[in-house]
Amino acid sequence: MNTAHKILLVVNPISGNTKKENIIEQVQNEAKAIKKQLEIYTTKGKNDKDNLIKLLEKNHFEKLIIAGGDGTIKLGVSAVMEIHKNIPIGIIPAGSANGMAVELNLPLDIQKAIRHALKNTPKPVDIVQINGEASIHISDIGINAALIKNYDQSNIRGKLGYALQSIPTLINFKEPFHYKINANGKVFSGDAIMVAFANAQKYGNGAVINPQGKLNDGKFEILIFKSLQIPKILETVFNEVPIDEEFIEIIKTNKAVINTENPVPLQIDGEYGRETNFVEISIAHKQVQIIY
Ligand SMILES: Nc1ncnc2c1ncn2[C@@H]1O[C@H](COP(=O)(O)OP(=O)(O)OP(=O)(O)O)[C@@H](O)[C@H]1O
Repeated sequence: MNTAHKILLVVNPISGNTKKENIIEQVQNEAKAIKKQLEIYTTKGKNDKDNLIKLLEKNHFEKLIIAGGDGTIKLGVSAVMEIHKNIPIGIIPAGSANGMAVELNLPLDIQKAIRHALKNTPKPVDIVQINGEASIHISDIGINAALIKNYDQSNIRGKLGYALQSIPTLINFKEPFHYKINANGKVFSGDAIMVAFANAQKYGNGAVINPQGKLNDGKFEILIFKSLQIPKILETVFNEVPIDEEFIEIIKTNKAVINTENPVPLQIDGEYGRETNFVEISIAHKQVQIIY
């Protein structure tokens, strides 16, 4: 089969707690209108990366369109990076927070986002590699990762689930933790309640956590939120309050190794990983083509 004009739509059926039939139908209609063949992969929540890699290796898709949240975008990015085919990735924001779509100023209206993804040209974006895993947006160790862990374990998706998990997590979180960061030939150490690794500037709610973030400068930022600043951190993460740089330390670099005294929760792009006391980070400069 000639697949030269074929597009792969990856749909996450559970992201953002919304049904995706309408999105699929709209993409089918828009693709038909511009005479593109469409193949659809619906994520299963298991073995998706392997399935996607097989599909991408077997076919010659000219574009990958992701309908889901940051976790689904990360899935598509990881698969494309692994096969070393520079397939452009378009985004239909159909997640809960849609951090990456907000970061890229993509239309949040589904119809507009579909047209944007189908018609526009891609730009190269850096990918942060955290312990060998791709991070497209914002990842962190500490209190926010603990919140996400408890949110993942609850059965309530969406913003409400996240909010409901906040209070018990904050009460139970053993803070602060001791960190040692090797970056730019220096050692930084101290106590923190959260250390974030960000390529992007803002969380999905629009809160700017990393004003220096640039998606294609070959660098990422390490943001150290010191202890005793819990109200400041929550204000930053939950509200659209610009960060107060006096309360956090920012290290701009292209690689770093972080050790913590005790294991702490790690989250990558809103997906809980596991507890760890070692994080190795590097940047894959302009490795992925995103349509924005
Ligand atoms: N069919 C499925 N059943 C259950 N879980 C799934 C399925 N498909 C994907 N998942 C899970 O969905 C998660 C990714 O969701 P995603 O991050 O895209 O949406 P979200 O969390 O609602 O939005 P956001 O990240 O923008 O807040 C992954 O943990 C993945 O394992």
